[in-house]
Amino acid sequence: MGRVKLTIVPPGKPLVGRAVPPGSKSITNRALLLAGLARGTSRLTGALRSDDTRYMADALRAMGVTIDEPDETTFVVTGMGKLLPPSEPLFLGNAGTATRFLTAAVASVDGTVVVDGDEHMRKRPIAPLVAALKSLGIDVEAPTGCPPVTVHGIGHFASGRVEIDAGLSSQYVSALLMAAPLAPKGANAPVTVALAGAEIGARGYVDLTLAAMQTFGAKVEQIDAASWKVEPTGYRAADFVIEPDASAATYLWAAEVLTGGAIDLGVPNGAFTQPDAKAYDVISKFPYLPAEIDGSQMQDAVPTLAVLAAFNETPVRFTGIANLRVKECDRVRALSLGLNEIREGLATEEGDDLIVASDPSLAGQTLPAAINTFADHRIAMSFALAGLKIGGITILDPDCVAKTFPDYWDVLASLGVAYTDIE
Ligand SMILES: O=C(O)C1=C[C@@H](OP(=O)(O)O)[C@@H](O)[C@H](O)C1
Ligand SMILES: C=C(OP(=O)(O)O)C(=O)O
Repeated sequence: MGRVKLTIVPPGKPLVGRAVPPGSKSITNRALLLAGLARGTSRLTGALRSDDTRYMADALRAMGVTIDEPDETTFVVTGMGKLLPPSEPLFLGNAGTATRFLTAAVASVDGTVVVDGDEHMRKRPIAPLVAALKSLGIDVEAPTGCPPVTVHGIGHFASGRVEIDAGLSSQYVSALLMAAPLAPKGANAPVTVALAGAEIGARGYVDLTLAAMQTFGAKVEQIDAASWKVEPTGYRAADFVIEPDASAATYLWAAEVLTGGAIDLGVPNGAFTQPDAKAYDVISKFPYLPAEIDGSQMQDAVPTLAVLAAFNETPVRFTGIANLRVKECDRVRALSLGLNEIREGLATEEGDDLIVASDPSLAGQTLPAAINTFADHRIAMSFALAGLKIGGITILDPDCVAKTFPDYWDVLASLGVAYTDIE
């Protein structure tokens, strides 16, 4: 069981030191899946070990993949070139990547697979992905439009053209792309994956998917901005070095500018290939963040930017963030509730936009506020930033950070942050 709460003691000085973010969640879960689908042994280094990657690894183990963890950041994955039917439903917690990616991939299992998650995941939509799989002739159902999903696989993925509406989640596109090489070699091959609408969340996640697929031997051709052709090659084992997590890096970048510190992340800002690395340029403008920030291409960085905006010189409107309402929690709501808990009127929701009023005089005040994190790691990690400048900020359910950054509180402590009221 995790702790109930902790209160952050503002350090009252710049945060200075070295703090390397953990491995990328997005890349680790892609690499685990593709290595698990390949025949042979793959070595994944620099990987993230957290709740989300454990759910993915355990699900693959339940389908016959051997995964060793020789040290804190390495997975050694030995696959047989196919997944076997698991004896029980796959339980994937609230890991969106694991849930969406496996829903498509298990269509290649010869047998029935149930993909399920916790009470939060059971509210996160998966109907567009299920509809796309059905359109390929795959026998799949998700009666509530959310997990659990039951997939009756026939031993391989299906060939043909599939359209996907990715307005709610780019993970649906990634899921179809990664399953596509598992189609049978034959008449209808290759698989074409096409976007149904122009709308898609952060495109950069599809680029991460394509890069990982290529590392594991897939052949993908981009036909145009909205469609891809994937050859039925299957996957081959590969060694893969995983870069640090850019979303995790945003908390450290923000902590640096908020406290006027100097934090060495051990990786140059330009070295990230993940979408959230775009947040660096925005964060470095603090306390003169722009009046409008389009969060659509760096969605997981929005909580970080929204809390930072509270200390900005001028108000900030966040646009392009509608799908934050279907993440681990409704993040637009959680951010506005948390900011208003600190100071009434600090945030307003306008449709799906979030407007942060901004009040540089917050810094140095004591404003006791208990932040409901809704079990969402990013709400916990971003509101911790407010606690670097305001006394009395209490984070409820702080150990929900284990989803992607289990050492978060220790990393802040190593930079000089202290906590009280820990229960
Ligand atoms: O593909 C990925 O690795 C991810 C895609 C994004 O989700 P959506 O595609 O659901 O917006 C992001 O929020 C999530 O943390 C990771
Ligand atoms: C949205 C997130 O995760 P996921 O969709 O992978 O559960 C996140 O990590 O912010």
